[in-house]
Amino acid sequence: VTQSPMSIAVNPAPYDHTLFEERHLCYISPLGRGNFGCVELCRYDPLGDNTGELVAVKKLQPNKGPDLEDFQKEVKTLSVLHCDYIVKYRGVCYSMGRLSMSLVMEYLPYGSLNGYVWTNRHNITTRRMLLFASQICKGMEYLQTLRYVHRDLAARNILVANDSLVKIADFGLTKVLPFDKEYYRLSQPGQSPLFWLAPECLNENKFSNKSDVWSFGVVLHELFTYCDNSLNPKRICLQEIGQNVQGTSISMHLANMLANNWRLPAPPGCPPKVYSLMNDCWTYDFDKRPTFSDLSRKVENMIQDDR
Ligand SMILES: N#CCCn1cc(-c2nc(Nc3ccc(C4CCNCC4)cc3)nc3c2CCN3)cn1
Repeated sequence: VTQSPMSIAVNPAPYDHTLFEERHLCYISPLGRGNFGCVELCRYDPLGDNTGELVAVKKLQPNKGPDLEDFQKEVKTLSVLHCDYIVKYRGVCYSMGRLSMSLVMEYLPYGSLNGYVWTNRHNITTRRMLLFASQICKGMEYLQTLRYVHRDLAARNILVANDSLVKIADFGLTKVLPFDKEYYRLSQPGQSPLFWLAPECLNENKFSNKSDVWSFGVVLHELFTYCDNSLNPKRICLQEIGQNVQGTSISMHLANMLANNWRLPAPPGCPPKVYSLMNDCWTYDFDKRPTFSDLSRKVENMIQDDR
């Protein structure tokens, strides 16, 4: 007996949960600016009854900064990262008939770490800061197992999920290491903010897990200054360079200072062991810097000792 066509079960196409329809993405408010896009709070509300979930949507600034191709790399990067200490990818939203796209991510209610620490500076303990630091180390440890270099580790790019959980975000500058080298050489100076960069980045555009460790040291500095803007790395470095900077560029001045062993000063009230950990991260020779697993262990030991 031949089967009638109707009796052959046809599986419906699997529903793609990572595809967000623009018509159901309801704008609520601005959240911040990433490397080359602005981030907005939206509610994805297909039922149209305000029961949909809140999401953070990063829109590509049309013809501003790097193009759609670079943004697609950022989307691709985030979509393969699965770690408790890295902001979660939700999907993409195409508009203008695929000519433009947005990156849809989990919404973290407490915002960026620098704003959070400054706002709560009167009741954040050293212990809690060290907890945040250890979570950033674990996120970075995970990232480097996939041979990614973040290249923009800074307190403004760490987001706060709740009072005891932070996540790494903004993978706009992230690069994957070549299979045969432990560093990534940029063809020309990139957009990474100078004052978080290791000497080999300033001098040779060489980025590696070890230059991310240097930046982590600067994040520790930001944390222990309670992200006080008057003490931020840029302001301290520019004060040291001196206002009337002529001729040699700021990055050359900074590179010379670091070569002469100048470093960011200890934040007021910073525990000596924490400042010594920052200086470990700021070892001039990148081969002698600790790894993120070393740092994870050292910070966790400090948390134990801090009881
Ligand atoms: N990284 C990076 C740089 C780009 N950037 C990313 C986000 C972002 N913000 C949030 N959440 C968020 C942000 C701000 C607030 C408040 C803070 C007080 N003042 C008013 C606003 C609240 C909650 N959740 C996110 C993201 C990306 C993924 N999930 C924002 N800027």
